[in-house]
Amino acid sequence: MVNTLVTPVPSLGELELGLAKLRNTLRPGQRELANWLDGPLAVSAVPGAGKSHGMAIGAVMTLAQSQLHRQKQLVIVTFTRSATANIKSRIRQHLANLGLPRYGFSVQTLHGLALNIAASNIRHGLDLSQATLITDVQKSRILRRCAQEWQQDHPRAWQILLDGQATEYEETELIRRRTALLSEVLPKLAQTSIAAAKSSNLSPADLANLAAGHPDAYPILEIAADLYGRYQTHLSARGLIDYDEMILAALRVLADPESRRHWQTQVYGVFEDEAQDSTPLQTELLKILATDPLNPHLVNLVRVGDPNQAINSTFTPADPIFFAQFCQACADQSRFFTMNQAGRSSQIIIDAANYLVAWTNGTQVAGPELPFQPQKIELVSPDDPQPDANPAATGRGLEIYAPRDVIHTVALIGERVGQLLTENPQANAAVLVRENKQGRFVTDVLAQPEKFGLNTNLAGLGITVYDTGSEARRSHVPAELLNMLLFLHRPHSPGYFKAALDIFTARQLIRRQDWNALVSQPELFLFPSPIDPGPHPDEQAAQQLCQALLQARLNLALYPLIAYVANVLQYDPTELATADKLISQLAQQAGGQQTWTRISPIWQEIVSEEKFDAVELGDPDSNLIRPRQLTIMTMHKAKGLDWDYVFLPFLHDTVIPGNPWVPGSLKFLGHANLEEVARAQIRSAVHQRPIPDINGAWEHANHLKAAEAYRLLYVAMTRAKRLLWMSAAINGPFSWASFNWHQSYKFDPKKPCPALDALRKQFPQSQMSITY
Ligand SMILES: Nc1ncnc2c1ncn2[C@@H]1O[C@H](COP(=O)(O)OP(=O)(O)OP(=O)(O)O)[C@@H](O)[C@H]1O
Repeated sequence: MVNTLVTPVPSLGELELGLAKLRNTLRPGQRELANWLDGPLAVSAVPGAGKSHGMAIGAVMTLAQSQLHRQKQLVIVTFTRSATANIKSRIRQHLANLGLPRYGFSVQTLHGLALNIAASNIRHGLDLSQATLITDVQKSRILRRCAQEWQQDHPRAWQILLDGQATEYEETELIRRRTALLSEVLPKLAQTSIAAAKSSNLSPADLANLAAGHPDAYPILEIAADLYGRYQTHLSARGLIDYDEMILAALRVLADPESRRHWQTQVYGVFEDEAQDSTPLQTELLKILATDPLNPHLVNLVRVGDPNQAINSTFTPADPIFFAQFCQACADQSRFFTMNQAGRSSQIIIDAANYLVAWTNGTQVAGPELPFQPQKIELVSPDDPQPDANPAATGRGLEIYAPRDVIHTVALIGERVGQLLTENPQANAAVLVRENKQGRFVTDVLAQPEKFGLNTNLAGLGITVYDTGSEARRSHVPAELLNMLLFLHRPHSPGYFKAALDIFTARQLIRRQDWNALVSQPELFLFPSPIDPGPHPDEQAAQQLCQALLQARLNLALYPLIAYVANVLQYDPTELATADKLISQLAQQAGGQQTWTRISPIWQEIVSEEKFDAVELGDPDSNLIRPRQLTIMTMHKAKGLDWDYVFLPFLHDTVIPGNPWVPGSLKFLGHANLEEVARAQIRSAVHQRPIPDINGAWEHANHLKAAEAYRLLYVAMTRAKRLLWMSAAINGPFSWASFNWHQSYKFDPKKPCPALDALRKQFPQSQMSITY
């Protein structure tokens, strides 16, 4: 075999010394990772215990000892792109310090890995020259189509759904109900059940069999199976694939003996971080990949995770019980380790996190199943290798506020951040929110201190406010503009019309409302005759926007029209720059032909294959934690990261645990949300439990959501090193979805998340008084 290690390596003695030094910096559970040679290994540890740190060093030890190279690699799998960047840079740094070559390993997200495997074998996997990844726009169009087809083929079941619990309704209500079912309820039912079924390796026929074995008052699972079958037919007819398909395709490739041998020979072993969030199918993929081709009983798989940080189980069939099963199997071979000590946070933050676990488990706020494993985070011992472990608290360490309203909340955050980051310019801070819209609100209010009556101007103090949601918004520019142009070219299509209205709503140009009745007859709204009744005042803004754009379409050539739409959508400067970049790319690829027929397929391809990079202000993943910066991001994305000061605003009971409310306009069979019912039923089947009926499934779904919301709060709280700032304003918007702070708004009294009340009682010294 050719030795590809061409970089000069340090002498054996130097290397041994370097490795020994590194090993000495490790805690007990981390040492097990560093000592790993082969076989399965599981480490379950509390937040901040040093899982990722230990895994990175474990990888370095393996690389140093096993002399891996490009044809024999250690594969490290993480959940998010930011975690990938983080671990990669840690490993590279250690390798550089040891004078070792920086190859022999790869760090990938699970999806990235699956795509590589799937694309490596055209016969069994994916031919990426033939198949393209489906976009959100294409997906929603296909799902709506499936819903229509189902409606035509199942008139009786359709009628029951259409009538719901209503006894009588008028023509306009009939139209509204029809549109709501065909454009929202059924497509969502399809989308959720397909994802749940596919990622558990259930085919449409499997789902149909499940449904047949479980006759219900209304055949939700049967409908889901039918929609799933139709969706698959449309996908293959169009040469499209979706994410779950990619994992299945990768598994198909690995089922082929030759391909499996090829991959297994290239892979020395697999390390997986955040293992509590993997689905059974993903785990299966990693197990096959980690198997020694010469000894099929040897699975070189190292998995680290924390069941209490499982925050993906209501989106996917991921469930911490699968990681728990792996841990048990490892424990039977004495290959399971736990780490309870963590050095990240000050004592009071750890106490608060531990209290949240005990309180949530003790109160049954999330149903009879315990949301958390009853584990406690402990402080590290005095001889711990981590410098400044369990640092001294800033301020009270845990501070809980009840601001007047949500704007006052941002004002308080601005003041505190201004003061802290001015006093400690090397420190960093984050505001973690439940949904992107809240992050955008915080960013907007902080950016316009005068308009919103704030005393602090962070930009004036030289403090950067970095909203990660703005990166996501920029990357949506091509798809968003494409949707608008599709509408302008086919305004009579209810689907395109609805998509355009949704974009206006998301960009806060119009108020959120139920558009279903309106989109079923676009011509009446867009091109009314003088005798038609005028639009409802709430609809006027939407009508004016649409008419202005349609007029522009008549007057402008394609590229100026795109620029005009970008202006109407009130893009910020980087979004506008992104739109300009898109126009240049379209112009280049279309070779001077500025017609819609020429441009539209090129544009669709750019969007579907993500062949376009938004204008970035640097590498988004390395921008998350910086001195003198306030990062604004969702709690979900913050997993695995930490900051000196963490702000958790808007902790209302409607946010955590959230309420299982279904808007009246989307209620068809009782109070339940059909997609949630289907998801809970599929989940029970996958976990080999009896499938609950509609009411039971709805109740179960709500318990699962509540449990996950509390785990999300736990993840968010444990990101803080020195100060954890929490608040629930006394007044806030009725719903964040309909809140538009650019127009007139009013606030309603809000109830805090029950856990926040409990923390206030438990830590009275952390209850902060505010002078209004
Ligand atoms: N042995 C160690 N020596 C020095 N620093 C350490 C050590 N172990 C962990 N740390 C530091 O402690 C912090 C938390 O570690 P890490 O992010 O690896 O924890 P984690 O268990 O992966 O956390 P989470 O579960 O919250 O993602 C990091 O800043 C890390 O650099």
